[in-house]
Order: sequence, then structure tokens, then C-alpha cells
Amino acid sequence: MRVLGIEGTAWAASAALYDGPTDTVHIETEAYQPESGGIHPREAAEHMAEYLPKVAESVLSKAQAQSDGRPVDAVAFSRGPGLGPCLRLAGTTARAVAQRLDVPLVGVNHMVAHLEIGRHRSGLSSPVCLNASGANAHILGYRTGRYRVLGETMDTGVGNAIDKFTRHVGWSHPGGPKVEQAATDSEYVGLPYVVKGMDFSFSGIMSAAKDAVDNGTPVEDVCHGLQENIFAMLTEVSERALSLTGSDELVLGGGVGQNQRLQSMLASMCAQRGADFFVPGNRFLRDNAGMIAVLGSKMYAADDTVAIDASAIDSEFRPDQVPVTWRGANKQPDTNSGVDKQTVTGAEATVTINDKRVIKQRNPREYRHPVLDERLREERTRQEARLTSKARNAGVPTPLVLDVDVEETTLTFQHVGDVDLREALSVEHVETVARHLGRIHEAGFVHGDPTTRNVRVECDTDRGWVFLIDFGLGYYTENPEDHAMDLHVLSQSLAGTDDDADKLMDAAEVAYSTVGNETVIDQLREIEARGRYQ
Ligand SMILES: C[C@@H](O)[C@H](NC(=O)OP(=O)(O)OC[C@H]1O[C@@H](n2cnc3c(N)ncnc32)[C@H](O)[C@@H]1O)C(=O)O
Ligand SMILES: Nc1ncnc2c1ncn2[C@@H]1O[C@H](COP(=O)(O)OP(=O)(O)OP(=O)(O)O)[C@@H](O)[C@H]1O
Ligand SMILES: [Fe+2]
Repeated sequence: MRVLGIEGTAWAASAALYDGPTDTVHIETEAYQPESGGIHPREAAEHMAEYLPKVAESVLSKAQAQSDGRPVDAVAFSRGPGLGPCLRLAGTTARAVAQRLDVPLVGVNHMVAHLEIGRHRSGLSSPVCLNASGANAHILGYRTGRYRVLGETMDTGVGNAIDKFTRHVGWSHPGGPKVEQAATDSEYVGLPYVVKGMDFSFSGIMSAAKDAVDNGTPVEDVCHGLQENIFAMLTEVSERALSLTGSDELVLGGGVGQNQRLQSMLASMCAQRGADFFVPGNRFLRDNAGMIAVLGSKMYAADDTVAIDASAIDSEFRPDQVPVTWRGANKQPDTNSGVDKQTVTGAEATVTINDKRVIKQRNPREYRHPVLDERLREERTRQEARLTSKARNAGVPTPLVLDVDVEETTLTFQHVGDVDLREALSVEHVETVARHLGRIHEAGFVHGDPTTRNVRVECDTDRGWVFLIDFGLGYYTENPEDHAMDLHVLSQSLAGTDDDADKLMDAAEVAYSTVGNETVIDQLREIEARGRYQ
């Protein structure tokens, strides 16, 4: 089977031929390079209008030369997300070719293509994927027929954040490679670090970086700090996703994935926890039609084609909207429940459990800059001790804190509960968690990471208490947006754990409103509706 791929979401006017029998990919790309500033949608569309037909015809003639009959069996195109004017031209080009050759059309989600190319080339069966691209940054995991967004940026894509910074300091687009260059042989400077569960945001760190340069810190040092913090955030949430899903496979996708420092941090994290890590070559990381052709061929083989008159583009197309038709039934990885184990390796700590006591030690993370690593481990140890007790004062069951050793970044807790919530999911338990969150929000702080692993449930007692644990990412805030983020993290974790997540979350929201502030639910709706492709 041979498939023509067409990519035109933003800067890459690209066409590719995927040849199934030999598993080879031929890619031709014309890159749009803005003369000044960032990507201008109109200019980018003019670039697409000029070059898409050219690259498509060039690849097709190559295909024709290799074949006696039809040059390709199907035409796949990136349907979204991306810039509307560009996507429309990619759609028009693909439809015209498909009609002319009388072959089916396949509409591909660009972000799922960034993931699938890694899966395809690595042969890993069910990896978690970190997509680090210009307009996006998210972690995807597969569960029952969909890719779930386990965590994502709450503001801009990672590449766009970096590119805005480089525009501020007067460097030309794209900024990512220039930051990478400047970061070698310079000093680390501390900058904000913002992770909420498996979500994260860049706005605080970017404005601090701009201020630092404006106030005279050498730009190279700021670039160094930016890379260290931003990529450590992405690595940390990737590790949390591996831990939450129980997977031991990670693939990287997206243009920012070309960054060597990001690759080395992810490689180090995976090595430290014994996970497989795969990075496709640069030609498959940055936007390219090869990944569109490869996923297109899988979709075509699964009969997942689209009629011309139903093939409208979708500039906000999210990866979790795509029914995954091309993957057979996959066994879910075994999850590390920790119930019967003496030692549990969580996402950031080693937890040793005996009868009555739990010792939690935050071990150094080799991928993180040592200064940042020490700062985070100490801050989180202190904060976890403080907020675990505060929550209990607010009427929420939590383990007693028996000992705190900040220097050793070690905490000793009372052992609580019989199982993690994910092994005892029920409407009732989730409602209780929601009320607990309402109570701590009313007390002026957030949990920061209320996933189904950070809740312990009593099964063997009549009282059946539900405990919140792991407050290391919590902080004081009265802002409804921060409170809503707790609910958003809970919702994402339910979606990653249970097939009936919507029902559980509906009940949670009702329960939350009985204790917490109702504007938080409105804010949650806003977070969910936010278009994040900026
Ligand atoms: C929707 C689609 O149009 C969009 N495409 C996109 O963002 O292009 P992509 O090729 O995946 O990524 C481009 C970004 O990748 C960054 N980049 C390229 N090389 C880099 C490097 N060595 N280090 C850091 N960033 C790098 C650039 O600065 C730019 O922001 C996307 O995938 O989000
Ligand atoms: N006080 C406790 N009582 C009983 N079990 C506990 C307690 N603290 C931790 N555990 C068990 O250890 C696991 C990991 O603990 P914890 O979440 O604090 O570590 P972590 O490294 O921060 O993990 P993650 O970041 O993946 O949530 C929990 O999911 C739970 O099963
Ligand atoms: Fe992309």
C-alpha cells in the first residue's frame, strides 16, 4: 500500500510518500520563514498556496515513476489543529489529488500523527507520548479506543513560548534552536517552575525570563535557565504520566523534541526508572508530511476514510476527539498499586511502607539541574508536611505527619487507607474527594495533584474514610482558577483511570458545590473550553 501525505498546518508545506511494503518514507518540504516577527497566518497561507501543489506534484510524480498503475492508494492530509487559512489550503490540495486519482481521502489529526510516528518507528506497543511542538505541549496515553490528554499546557505551546521570548530579545524566528545554542556554555539562572498535577504553564516563567534580560542578566544565562526549567517541567509530567498509567514506554514528538537537552533529560528520567524511550529522527519530529502519510496508511487499512463533502478542516481538532480505529485491542499495562508492596516508586519519591508507617523520600532527579532539583525537593517536602496538617485542620482526613527531615527530603507519615482510590473507584468516593477539595479550597489552599493515586480509601472499616495524601504540589491561593485546576486534574486523572469518568466527574461537581464556591465550577468550564492552540 502507498499513501500520499499532505501537511500544511502552519509553516511546513510538505508532501510525502509512504511505501508500506518497504516501510520507507520520502518527504519533500518547503519551509515558510517569516521575514520578521513570528508566523503571520496570511503570509503562511500564501506560502501554502504557492508550495503545497508543487511538493504534492513532485512527490506524486516520484510515486508514478515507481508504479505501473495508480501512483497511490489513498491521500491523507492534516485536518487540524493548526492555522485555519493554511489548513484549508492543505484540504483543498488533498481533495483535488484524491478526486483526480479517484482514491479515498483520509483526514489525519496532526497531533496524533506526531505521536503515531514515534510508535510506528519504535515498534513500542503502547507508549505514553510527550508532544512538544510549537503550538502545543501535551502528554497522551491510550485507553479504550482514544488517546487521552493526561496533561497539557494551560497557556501557550512550548515552542511558541520560547519563540515569543526570542522575539522579545530581537532574534529571528524560530527561536528554539537559538535558545539551545545560547544555553551551551552559560550559567544557570533560577526562574519560576509551574507544574499542576500533569498540567503546566509557561506564562510566569516567560515573563520572568523577559524581565531578567531587561534587567541586565546575560541573555545566554536566561536561555540556560529557560531550557533547564521548561524541559524539567515537561520531563517531570512525563514521569508522572508513566507512573500514573503504569506504562514503561515513552515516545517523543513535535518540533521542540529536536532539542538535545530535552532529549537527554527524558532519556535520563527513563533510564532512572527502567522505561524504554524512543525519539524519532529530526525529519519526523518537526512538522512533516511523512507522519501524516504513515498514520494515513494505518487509518486507510482500518477503512477510516472520509468522504470529500465531509472532510472540512478543524483548526481546534484535539487528539482526544479522534476515534482510534487502527489499533487492535491492547492490554492495559499493569499498574503499580503499591498495596502489597513494601516499596512503591512514585513519580517523584520512593515510598517505603510498613505496618503503621510510611517513609517518603524525594530522591534526586539526575535530569534536573542540581540547583533546581534541590530547591524543588526541599520546597515540596516542607509544603507537603505543612499542608497535610492544614488539611486535617480543615476537616479533611490525611495521614499524621510523624517526622520531617528537610535536609534529607524525607517525611514519615502514619499509614492510612487500604487501597488507592483507583482501585476503589465509585461515585460515592469521588464525591467525598470533591468535598474534601472544596474544604481545603475554602481554607485557602489547593492540593495541586489530586489524582486517583493520591487518595487512600478504607475498605476494611465501617467508617470507610477517604484520605488525601501527597500535598507536595499544593500552595496557598484564593484564586478560583487555581481551585478549578484541582478539579481539572482530578477529572483528567479519572479519564485516565476509568471508562465511566464523565459520570464520576458530574457527581464530583455536584458534591463540590455543596461545600466549595460555585464560581469554581464555572471556572472549570472555562479551563475545559479554552482553546490552547495559540
Ligand atoms: C499545529 C502545528 O502547526 C504545530 N506545528 C509546529 O509547532 O511546528 P513543529 O515543527 O512541531 O515545531 C516548531 C517549533 O519547534 C521549535 N524548535 C525547533 N528546533 C528546536 C530546538 N532545537 N529547541 C527547541 N525548540 C525548537 C521552534 O522554535 C518552533 O517553535 C504543532 O504541532 O503544534
Ligand atoms: N500515608 C500513606 N498511607 C498509605 N499509603 C501511602 C501513604 N503515603 C503514600 N502511600 C502509597 O504510596 C504511593 C505513592 O505515594 P505518593 O503519592 O506520596 O508518592 P509520589 O512519589 O508523590 O507519587 P505520585 O507523584 O505518583 O503521586 C501512594 O499512591 C500510596 O499507595
Ligand atoms: Fe506539529
